[in-house]
Amino acid sequence: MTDSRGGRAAPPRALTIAGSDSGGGAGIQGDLKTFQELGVHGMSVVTAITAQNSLGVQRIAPVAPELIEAQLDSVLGDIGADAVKTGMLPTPESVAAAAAAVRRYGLERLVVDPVRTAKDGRRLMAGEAFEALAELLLPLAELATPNVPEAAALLGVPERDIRTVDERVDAAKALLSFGSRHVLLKGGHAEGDECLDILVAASDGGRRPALLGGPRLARRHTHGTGCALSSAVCAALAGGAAAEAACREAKAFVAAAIAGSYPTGAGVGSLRHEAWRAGGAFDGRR
Ligand SMILES: Nc1ncnc2c1ncn2[C@@H]1O[C@H](COP(=O)(O)OP(=O)(O)OP(=O)(O)O)[C@@H](O)[C@H]1O
Ligand SMILES: Cc1ncc(COP(=O)(O)O)c(N)n1
Repeated sequence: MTDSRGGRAAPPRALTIAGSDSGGGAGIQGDLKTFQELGVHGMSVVTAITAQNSLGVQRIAPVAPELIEAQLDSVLGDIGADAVKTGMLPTPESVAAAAAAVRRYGLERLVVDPVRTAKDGRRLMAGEAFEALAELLLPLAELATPNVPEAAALLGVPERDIRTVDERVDAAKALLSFGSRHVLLKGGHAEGDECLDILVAASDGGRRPALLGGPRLARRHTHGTGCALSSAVCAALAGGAAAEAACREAKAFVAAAIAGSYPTGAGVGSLRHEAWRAGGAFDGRR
């Protein structure tokens, strides 16, 4: 297809508002790889610089709120976005800047990944930033993608109370009270042979949950799975998919990337973001 100026028609536009992961597997870097693999034009607003690798997060420097606002205005004032995702928002000010831009530019298709800690347990969002996210950003979201520890923190209950499928369905429903139109409660941190994500919609009060199942893959190198999932949903939403279809496609994308994951450094290695495009044909060995 060509546009009126004779160029190729532009792909859908997807924006990530997140932290930089110097190791390349999660954060901005993982999100842009995912966007590229899923055929959307990927853009980024960097909220923090992290020094991190396969062993963990060594250092974090939040980006100044004015610089976050400037990036948002540069991108959204000119290029625009068909869908947006947020990841690491290190301070309440960065949350407020993201929420203000979502409102100002009328962005409907927003995925909020309430990233709280990295795999090594290092806190990526301060407590006040997490509270600001619940108050300012979740009410604007088409979809929130908490994992079980994040769901427990939001609901103020112990993680052990969100274990069985029934408990997880109830938790997903309860999370709708924060105002997002859908909640996808991820199952990576749950137990069992199945890796079950649970999607509920505010439109029916969460009464008809969609169960997104799949085998739990025995892989060690899973750095960045949460980032890949939320950016894959964002890419599908940018292309016009409905929320459930976007979540199903994203889950398949992440499963292939985990199946093809590979070691980097001495610790937890990386997803293979290109695995889905390549037909999921990797077996996890280099
Ligand atoms: N071992 C696994 N096998 C198959 N799918 C998995 C596995 N681990 C996670 N997933 C899937 O990956 C996606 C991300 O889930 P997860 O719960 O790991 O997110 P997260 O905790 O935010 O990620 P991270 O640990 O990177 O922060 C979900 O769709 C989940 O079902
Ligand atoms: C900048 C940034 N954002 C998000 C994550 C979470 O990813 P994971 O839990 O897989 O380490 C991360 N490690 N770094």
